[in-house]
Amino acid sequence: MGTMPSQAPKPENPIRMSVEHLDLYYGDHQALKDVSIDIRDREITSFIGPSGCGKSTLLRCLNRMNDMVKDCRIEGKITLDGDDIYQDYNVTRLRQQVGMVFQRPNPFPMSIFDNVAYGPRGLGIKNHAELEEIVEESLTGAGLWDEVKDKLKQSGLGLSGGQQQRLCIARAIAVKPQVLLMDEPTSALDPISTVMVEQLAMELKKDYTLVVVTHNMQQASRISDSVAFFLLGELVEHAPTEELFSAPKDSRTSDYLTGRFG
Ligand SMILES: Nc1ncnc2c1ncn2[C@@H]1O[C@H](COP(=O)(O)OP(=O)(O)OP(=O)(O)O)[C@@H](O)[C@H]1O
Repeated sequence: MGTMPSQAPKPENPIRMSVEHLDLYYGDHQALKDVSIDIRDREITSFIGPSGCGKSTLLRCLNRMNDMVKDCRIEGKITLDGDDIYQDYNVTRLRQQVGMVFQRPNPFPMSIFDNVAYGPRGLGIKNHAELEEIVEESLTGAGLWDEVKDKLKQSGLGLSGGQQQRLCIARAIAVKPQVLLMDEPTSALDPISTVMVEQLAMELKKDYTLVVVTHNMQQASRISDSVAFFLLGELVEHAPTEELFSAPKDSRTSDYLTGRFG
């Protein structure tokens, strides 16, 4: 009997970002310990683990958001498409390539249109027709176009929480990033908006690489291709989602998943 093609292992997507032996200190406190992880193209990688284990810290390293934190020191290497983002890398370009969506929706106090056009304008796009096209494309990509197309001049702050979060996603994709970082993107949303953002994340991974920090195990198992479990600044285990949840290799992972701590 021949091997069933469906049993062949899925070919791995190429590596988009790679973290190599990363140590991070806030003053004397070491928040990340020798973390190495590959982030694969057009996949959703989720970071899980108890509060304070360093998930958000690592996420912020991926677009150098920790540069602004006083007394934060980093050793090790992070690459984007093979280039070290901490060596001779233009930070503005990095933030365009690696976008961020925060826990609380944070639209700018300006119109829906201007929120989405903000990034492209910053990149020098002035032509109104071109901006209109980008705004429509980004709002469509964020699953928000139909809801806002007749009120683009109204303030982004007038939208519901779930709509605001999708507006922030539209703003992030308007500059055509390669990677989207999401820090607990649904923790401030109601269940229906949560489902919408989860579905959107799964749509977005066709075009983008996503890294999502979540406290919600069900969410991690619903949307992720792979899951990384952190504990006390260490990456304990990173595996394909089904494998990590059904057959974790490390007893600390199974203890966490079965609620024995955290
Ligand atoms: N700006 C900062 N200055 C000093 N210490 C910090 C800073 N940010 C985080 N830390 C510390 O680093 C450790 C990791 O924090 P981090 O926020 O990355 O964890 P987390 O896993 O994302 O937690 P949570 O799930 O609660 O958001 C914690 O001990 C935290 O107190």
